Amino acid sequence: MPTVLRREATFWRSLWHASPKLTVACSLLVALSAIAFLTGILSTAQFIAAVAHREAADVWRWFALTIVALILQPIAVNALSACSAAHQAAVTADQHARLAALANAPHGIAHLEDPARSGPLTGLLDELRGNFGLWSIGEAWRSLQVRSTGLMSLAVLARWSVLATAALLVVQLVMARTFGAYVHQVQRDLLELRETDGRRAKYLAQLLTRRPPGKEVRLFGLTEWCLAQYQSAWRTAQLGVTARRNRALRPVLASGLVMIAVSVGAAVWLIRDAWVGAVGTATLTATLQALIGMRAFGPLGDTSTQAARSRTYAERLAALETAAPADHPAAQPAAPPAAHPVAATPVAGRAASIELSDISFTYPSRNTPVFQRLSLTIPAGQSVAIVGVNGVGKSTLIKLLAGLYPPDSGTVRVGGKDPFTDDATRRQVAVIFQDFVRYHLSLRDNVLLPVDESIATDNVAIDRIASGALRSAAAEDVLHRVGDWDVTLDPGYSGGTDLSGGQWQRVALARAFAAVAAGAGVLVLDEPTAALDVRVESEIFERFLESTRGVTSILVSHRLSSVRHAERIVVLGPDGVVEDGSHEDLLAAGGDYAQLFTLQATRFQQADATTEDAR
Ligand SMILES: Nc1ncnc2c1ncn2[C@@H]1O[C@H](COP(=O)(O)OP(=O)(O)OP(=O)(O)O)[C@@H](O)[C@H]1O
Repeated sequence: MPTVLRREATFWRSLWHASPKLTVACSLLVALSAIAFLTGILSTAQFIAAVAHREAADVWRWFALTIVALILQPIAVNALSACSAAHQAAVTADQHARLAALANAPHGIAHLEDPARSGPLTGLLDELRGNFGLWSIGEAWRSLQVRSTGLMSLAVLARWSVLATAALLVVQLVMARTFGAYVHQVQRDLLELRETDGRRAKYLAQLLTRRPPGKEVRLFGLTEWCLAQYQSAWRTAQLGVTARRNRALRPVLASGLVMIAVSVGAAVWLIRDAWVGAVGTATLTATLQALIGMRAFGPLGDTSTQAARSRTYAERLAALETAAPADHPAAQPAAPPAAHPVAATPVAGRAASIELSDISFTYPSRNTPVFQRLSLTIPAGQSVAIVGVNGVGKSTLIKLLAGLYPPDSGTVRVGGKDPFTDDATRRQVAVIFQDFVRYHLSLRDNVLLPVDESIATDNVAIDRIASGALRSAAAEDVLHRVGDWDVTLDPGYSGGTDLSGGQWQRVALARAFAAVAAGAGVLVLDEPTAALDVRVESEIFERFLESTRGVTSILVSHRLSSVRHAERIVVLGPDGVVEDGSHEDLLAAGGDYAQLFTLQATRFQQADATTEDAR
């Protein structure tokens, strides 16, 4: 199938997919507008002819029909604009859902590290969030409506001269084709810009305008640097764009000139026919109107641009879906949206066992494996700490057991099931990573996001979970400081506020504890106390056993004073597990752990002694 037709088919499929009813309704309104337009041309012509020939009965008949057509056409056009606005909303929602399905693969996050996928996804999402998501479908319908009046004009012209009509049709089609190719080129450039160099430029612009990076940019005096980088990225992004556009514009100009010449020729020919009496008044009037109506095939300014844009977008989105792996949700029939992450009924004591057998893993962007044939078994309910030097793979291990990446080989099992392929199993693992998310939502949402809505509607249960979670995270004072559960944790919002680093960390911890209270069977805390002072840290660990009773807990930390609370300590080295046992066992063994622990303890003792001396 030729590319243009394939693009059209994809576009119409996407409209239908969003709302069959609105697609039919808009099509009927386009047809109604076209019929009203045709009726208007023909009845006006007959009306003028009747007036010229003084045929009183016909004058009134054609006059009435002309009035009906004149009223009907704007009604159809306005109804189409209302209907297409509803269709626009449906298509935008549908495209958002399709993009979300592409981005939110249930099977991990590896695809988001694949530039071939993350670039187009970012570009399309940007496009959808811009004016495109507000206007393009409405404009596509508007363009179709205008073109349909062009078709009616063609039909009227054909009654006068098939030859002139064929000539006009050919030049109009050539014009539409060349203009379409030009707009398509512009749109493709725009989309590609959003996906590649333009994306980098946008990031640099955001460094200047967003609050969190804004702090460093100002403190390090990076404004000039960011601007220069932004300009250079933008210039790189624009390379070739102008040349490509100029190339695509030349045929448009040439076909435009030919079209003007053919139209003028047809008009002269028509007048000659009228002069020699070959056509009557009615035909002359109708044909002249039709000749003017042929401009409907020409460029329609922003309407044409948006119409072409909607096709480019639909084509790109469909191509991404086609390229999605077979087990990806975008390649599957749409499933009902998942509810909140954890189970409907809060259940304590769902501890799940963990088994990593012979796993090897390499990040998609790297060649060197992080793990080779690593095995580790954690019985249900055990409390384990994982330690090891920077970059040895502690967080990676957590990502594997949380099902965010599949291992290259070997198996990961949580409660006997694979968290990478089994959604329910993945939701059993409550993880707070070092780079936890600071949701710019209310304190309540920040804590209760992992809790199922069926619990969230029960106020008693929700209060119990929220307060318990804050207590476990030693974060009661955060609520006190913020003043209300519903305050937005972003000072950019009215009544909003910000938290300190340690307060944010405790809110994130409370979120993990809330997930456990709501039924998660595994709790994983990756450097949970890095931002906390010693007093709060010890408070959390005093409550830790109580908070994690009935779940399997994994703690990743460099602070060995925290780690010693765990029943079992696993030391990771470059070749896998190098030590495994209780704090006392490992101290007695005198290996890496014992050395590190002694070093940290000595530092603390020295620091204490210095403080004493200073007093
Ligand atoms: N998304 C990624 N893509 C490529 N490499 C990565 C990615 N994330 C981490 N790495 C690399 O994988 C290795 C293990 O990283 P990981 O974050 O698991 O280490 P870690 O033991 O948790 O370190 P730390 O103690 O510093 O937190 C490191 O060499 C790191 O640079």
